[in-house]
Amino acid sequence: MKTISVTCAIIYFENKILAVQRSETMKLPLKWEFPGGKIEMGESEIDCVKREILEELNIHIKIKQKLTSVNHQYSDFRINLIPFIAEYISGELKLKEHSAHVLLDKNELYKLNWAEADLPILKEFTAL
Ligand SMILES: Nc1nc2c([nH]c(=O)n2[C@H]2C[C@H](O)[C@@H](COP(=O)(O)OP(=O)(O)OP(=O)(O)O)O2)c(=O)[nH]1
Repeated sequence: MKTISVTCAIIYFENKILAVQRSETMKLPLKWEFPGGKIEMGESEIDCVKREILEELNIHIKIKQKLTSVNHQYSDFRINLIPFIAEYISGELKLKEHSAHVLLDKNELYKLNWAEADLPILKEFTAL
């Protein structure tokens, strides 16, 4: 089965963390995730995550730290999800694809209905 490589960013806005909700028409509808997307041919992981955040949210970020990648099997595809901790730099946040966003304290993140592949990332992140 096909494996897709996807980067995502855990973005700090001061002390809060951004989570975004997938829309009804996307794959994994209405699940919460860290924004990001698929790596393009020849693109580095960091270029990918910065590009996706600019495309999806209209903001610039600074990458601080890489966390452990997750391999997860969904029913119809396999994902290699590559997480980064980042910090908001500039731009006005505008949701281009997602249906909602929240800014939460780190210890509130677990309350959302996350995409399954994100659960090990949340576990690692909240233990930091
Ligand atoms: N960006 C992001 N994607 C995630 C996370 N967790 C998770 O399982 N995914 C999945 C959802 C998508 O299937 C895939 C990301 O691909 P994408 O958002 O660029 O594109 P997509 O597959 O939704 O594209 P489309 O075919 O629906 O247009 O990774 C996450 O935390 N962030």
